[in-house]
Amino acid sequence: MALQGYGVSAVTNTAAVGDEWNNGKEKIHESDIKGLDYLKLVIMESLRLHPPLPLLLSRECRENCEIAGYNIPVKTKVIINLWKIAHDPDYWTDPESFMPERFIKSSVNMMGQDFEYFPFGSGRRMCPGMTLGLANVEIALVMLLYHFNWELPNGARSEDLDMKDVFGASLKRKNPLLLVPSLYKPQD
Ligand code: HEM
Repeated sequence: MALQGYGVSAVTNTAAVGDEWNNGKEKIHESDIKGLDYLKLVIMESLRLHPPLPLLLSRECRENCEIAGYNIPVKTKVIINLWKIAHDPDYWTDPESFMPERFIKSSVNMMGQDFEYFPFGSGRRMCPGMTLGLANVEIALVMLLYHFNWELPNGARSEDLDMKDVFGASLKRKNPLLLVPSLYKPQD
């Protein structure tokens, strides 16, 4: 199944890397995680830090309701800031850090039931193209990683990479990503 590994099943029986994401209960090395499982964690973490549709589709309130002490009248347009939720330190340890391992042993997945992480939205208007979208990201990444080695130009380090986003209906990089590929020839 296409969603296997996206916090749904495949990696959930693996022990956690590091302490803080698993309350220090178990500790393993990154090398213990198989390549494609790790790639899925990388995709999950990328969608957390840089959700392509950061404000989802707007909703309209069908009845008066009260949320966290605020009265929300019927017909109110509600915009959900998914980006903000996915960067919220109340829900994420060290939220600005790129840590794919945080999803190991976590019960959080992309199915729209976990309201700290729902890059494809939730409910009736949830993205119908989720599996196709994920498959496309996966296949492109796998091909690029299999056939090329990748380096930053001019000896730059990964810490120097500018990962700032520009907001809009869809999220984009503020500055283009510049990488230098070289052909990788696997031994026969
Ligand atoms: C990684 C890729 C993708 C991401 C992150 C993504 C994300 C989203 C999000 C967040 C929404 C709004 C959901 C909500 O408000 O609850 C949405 C809606 C939608 N997406 Fe995607 N999407 C992706 C790929 C695709 C693909 C490949 C298709 C079609 C082939 C697609 C078709 C749609 C459509 C038609 C809607 C509107 C659904 C509605 O209004 O009921 N998406 N998507």
